[in-house]
Amino acid sequence: MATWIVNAKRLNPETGESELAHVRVDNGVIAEWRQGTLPETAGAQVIDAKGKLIAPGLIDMHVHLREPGFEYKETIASGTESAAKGGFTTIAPMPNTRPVMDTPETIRFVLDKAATEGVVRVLPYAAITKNELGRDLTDFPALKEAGAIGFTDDGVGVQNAQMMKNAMALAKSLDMPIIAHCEDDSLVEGAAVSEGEFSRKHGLKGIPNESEAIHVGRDILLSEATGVHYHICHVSTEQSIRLIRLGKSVGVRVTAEVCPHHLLLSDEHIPDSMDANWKMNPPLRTPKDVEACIAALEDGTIDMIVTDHAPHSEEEKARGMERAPFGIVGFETAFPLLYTKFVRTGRWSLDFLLRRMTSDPARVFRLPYGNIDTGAPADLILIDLDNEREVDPATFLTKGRNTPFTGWKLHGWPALTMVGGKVVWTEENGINR
Ligand SMILES: NC(=O)N[C@@H](CC(=O)O)C(=O)O
Ligand SMILES: [Zn+2]
Ligand SMILES: [Zn+2]
Repeated sequence: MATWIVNAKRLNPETGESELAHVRVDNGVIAEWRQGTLPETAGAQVIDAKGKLIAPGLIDMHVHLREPGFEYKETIASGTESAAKGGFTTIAPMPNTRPVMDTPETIRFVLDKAATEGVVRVLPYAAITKNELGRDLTDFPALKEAGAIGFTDDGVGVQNAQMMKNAMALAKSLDMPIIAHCEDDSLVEGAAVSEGEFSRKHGLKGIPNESEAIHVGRDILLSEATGVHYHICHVSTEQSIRLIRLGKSVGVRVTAEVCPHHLLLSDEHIPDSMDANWKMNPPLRTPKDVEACIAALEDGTIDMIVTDHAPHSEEEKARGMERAPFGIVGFETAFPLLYTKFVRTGRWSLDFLLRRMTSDPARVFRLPYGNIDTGAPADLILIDLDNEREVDPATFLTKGRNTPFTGWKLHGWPALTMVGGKVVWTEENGINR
């Protein structure tokens, strides 16, 4: 059966204004757009989108679904439900599961689970090295064949430059990207927060900015040498950005992502209680780094926004700043946070924010999603731009409650999520399998 979504507000990127529009979805694709008077809808399912913005489903190229192995933190079912509620229709999970997604069997396991229990599209990455230990490369051709979309050891950096160079050369020969968590272990030594005023005040060891930027610089050179598409995870420092800008300016195939928390929070925001919901990797840096990240996203040095959704249990996060694991959840707050803090304040256009969460990741990773033009897969969302609501972790669909944004009053909450023509979540009725 076809579906008509009527009376939606569709953004005209040229004028920045939204126009009343109706769209017919048929066979999982966008079949037709209409403006003006209501179309004939007999025989179709009708969704009245009155007052809501219609936009492409959001794409998140960096997430943690925790399955297999850490089902107490998240499952493919709970993680994709959380994604749907946040307006994400395509997500790319990282391989730091247990076992690590380093064999074709684990990639197939994730894809099968996602097909049977997931509610959004799941495009898994495979590990660069076996068990993410940095010692032996995984079987890249077999992992590609099984359905992996790229290679990464996210959670840790690849410490050995020759290992990374070999991985890049192999990935290049398969036309696959390398996605890198940039962190030099020799400069970090078990620290939990960024090196700076906050770490000194609390007598904590600090993570210096160079620990990230050294890998960024090294890998840009290795990408230049091998020709591989090299994508940098969760950029957080001014120094990294300087190097990415330089790499792009000389034609290296380097792309990058940034998380909402690195655009909104610095170490100055961390409460003195040292609540571990403020602990993530990379850590919150200085206000100067935050401003550099924003400017880099604006000028295209950073290509896209990702959440790095990283759920952990309440028990784990209660261990305190030094002992708790790194990571915060992201799906259900990302869009409202950025819409409220950057679009409603007038710094960004709505079109710009949407592009960095839809068509830009689609372009960089060559995905057929991220737009709602006629003929495109019907991955779309309706967003309520007008009603303010408070962030309340008790309402999350993720198993994680680990967010520093509790109590923030935000606008821009998703109201409906459709994947491939199927409504998978609505504000009113929740998840629809
Ligand atoms: N970002 C985090 O703080 N944590 C991630 C790992 C990672 O993304 O490096 C996790 O797996 O929990
Ligand atoms: Zn990482
Ligand atoms: Zn991550």
